[in-house]
Amino acid sequence: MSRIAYFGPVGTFSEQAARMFAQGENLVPVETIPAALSAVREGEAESACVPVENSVEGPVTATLDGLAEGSPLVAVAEVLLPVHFTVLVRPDVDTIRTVASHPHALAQVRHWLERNLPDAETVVASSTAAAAVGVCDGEYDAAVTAPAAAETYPLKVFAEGVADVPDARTRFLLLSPPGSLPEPTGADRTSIVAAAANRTGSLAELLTELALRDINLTRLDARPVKGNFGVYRFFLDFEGHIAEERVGDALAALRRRCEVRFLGSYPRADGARPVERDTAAEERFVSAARWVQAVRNGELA
Ligand SMILES: O=C(O)C(=O)C[C@]1(C(=O)O)C=C[C@@H](O)C=C1
Repeated sequence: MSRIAYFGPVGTFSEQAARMFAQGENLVPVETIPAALSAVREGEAESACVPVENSVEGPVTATLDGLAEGSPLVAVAEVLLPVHFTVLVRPDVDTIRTVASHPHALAQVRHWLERNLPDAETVVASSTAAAAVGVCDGEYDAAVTAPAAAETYPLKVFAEGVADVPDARTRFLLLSPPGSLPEPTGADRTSIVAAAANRTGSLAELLTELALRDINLTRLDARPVKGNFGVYRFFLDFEGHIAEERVGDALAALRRRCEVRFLGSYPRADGARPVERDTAAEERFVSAARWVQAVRNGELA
């Protein structure tokens, strides 16, 4: 039976996302995001479910860095999860001295902690559920977790629905080795990483290639190329699917300018369709390409 490796242990938001992706696969928890990606690269799982961005804290850098290097993986699906937290404590605790969680989770409850547990020290754990395991083991007094962790670990709920920013969301990807792409749906997203040259205007040129084709950017993140201070890779998400003429045309233009790694074309979780200007409509790209071909064939002028 095929397997989805997810950023665990049991009780993370990533597990919840993996359940939404699963169609009968076994869900396999692994300790870190790089380990989830390695599980797929080494054939221990067919796909990996990891967080990629959060509406409050931004990119999940371990995922971005893990996708930029190593054998290629592509996103085949995404889900968006609403994120609010449950604070779990050991049943016997009287004073909460330490609160642990994933750095992204701690950042999303900073104000709540200042107001409700001002004297507690915050401690970084590898994930929200790893923090709950640490509370069970007596390492910390409290953990900021996904609501699902309350059903998994023998801990007491100290607070629920904790979130500094209402309506926070995290986007998760299902990643597989390159293979057949998901069919275009009309509401898709394409992800790439581009190594723009370190010279005047090179990023602007890449973005212009998208703008000229009326392709709306949905995310732009820069990550340093390790060991090469001042050199960056740019992670771009934009509307559309590589199967579309205008998106393929834009990707070819980007590829002419710099090294590009394709990270997938997959249906958007929110189902949002791009707003197309008439001159950039898919059908115009297709008919213009046909016209060039006809001119080349000597059939038209
Ligand atoms: O999946 C989990 O529970 C995590 O620990 C990761 C993570 C993240 O990286 O953003 C997932 C969702 C929440 O935004 C907080 C933490």
